[in-house]
Amino acid sequence: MKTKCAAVVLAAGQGKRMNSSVPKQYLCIKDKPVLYYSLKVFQESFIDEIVLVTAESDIEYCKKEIVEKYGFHKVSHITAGGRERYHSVFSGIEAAGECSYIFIHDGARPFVTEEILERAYASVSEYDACVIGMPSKDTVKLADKNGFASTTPKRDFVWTVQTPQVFSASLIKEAYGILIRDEKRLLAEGMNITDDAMVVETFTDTKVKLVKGSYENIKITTPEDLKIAEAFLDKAGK
Ligand SMILES: Nc1ccn([C@@H]2O[C@H](COP(=O)(O)OP(=O)(O)OP(=O)(O)O)[C@@H](O)[C@H]2O)c(=O)n1
Ligand SMILES: C[C@](O)(CO)[C@H](O)COP(=O)(O)O
Repeated sequence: MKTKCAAVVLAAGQGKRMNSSVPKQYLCIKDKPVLYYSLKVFQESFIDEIVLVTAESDIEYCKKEIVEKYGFHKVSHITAGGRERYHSVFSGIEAAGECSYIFIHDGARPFVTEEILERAYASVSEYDACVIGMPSKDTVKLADKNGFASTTPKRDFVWTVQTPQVFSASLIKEAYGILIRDEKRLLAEGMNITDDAMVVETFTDTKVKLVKGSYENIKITTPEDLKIAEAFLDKAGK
């Protein structure tokens, strides 16, 4: 028996790198929006409640054309996101009801699976904080400010991270509380917040466990990702 879990599914981005007038989470792969695939996995899983975060102007559209149309009845709130991803996360975790764990997921990652959610649950139950990712297939170089390779981290220790990123509810609320309170100063100091794990790494003593996801759990970011996504659906016979 699992303890209560909420998911915050992020769909408030503008998708600038996709170069499309329609935000990428609403573009179709085959005949369904990217966001449909992401929400479906959470809807059909052990997750109890889903908070969907969208642009304020898209709330009505999401309610009618995604949540009601596809029967995603676990969506308890559709809440407005903010300028940056981390603002949207903060809005989502504030809206989530009483729960033990919060799964934060990019709505633009349609190939998350129930197995990934199960692995994340097992890990967060043990460590309080985990992030889905995969060992890097490429050698990674850290660049200096002039564009020269400065260091080559040992590849065995390099992971690229995905979502969901999963935390005990009290931990993630504490970490995001500090981030939002000190945001101005942190930005002035040059902090660039690109995922949730780094918020926990920076503001708490809890170590974030890395958990294997899948190389198919891609984020739809640029136009070629839509072609790759179609190929994944073809392969799965969907
Ligand atoms: N202010 C923001 C920015 C991003 N996201 C969400 O966070 C996920 C990952 O972000 P990313 O791929 O960077 O999405 P965009 O910000 O939409 O893309 P871009 O950076 O190309 O503009 C997406 O599901 C996106 O909708 C969000 O909810 N609120
Ligand atoms: C959270 C994330 O999906 C992990 O890879 C990623 O960091 C989101 O960042 P983006 O650069 O805004 O896509």
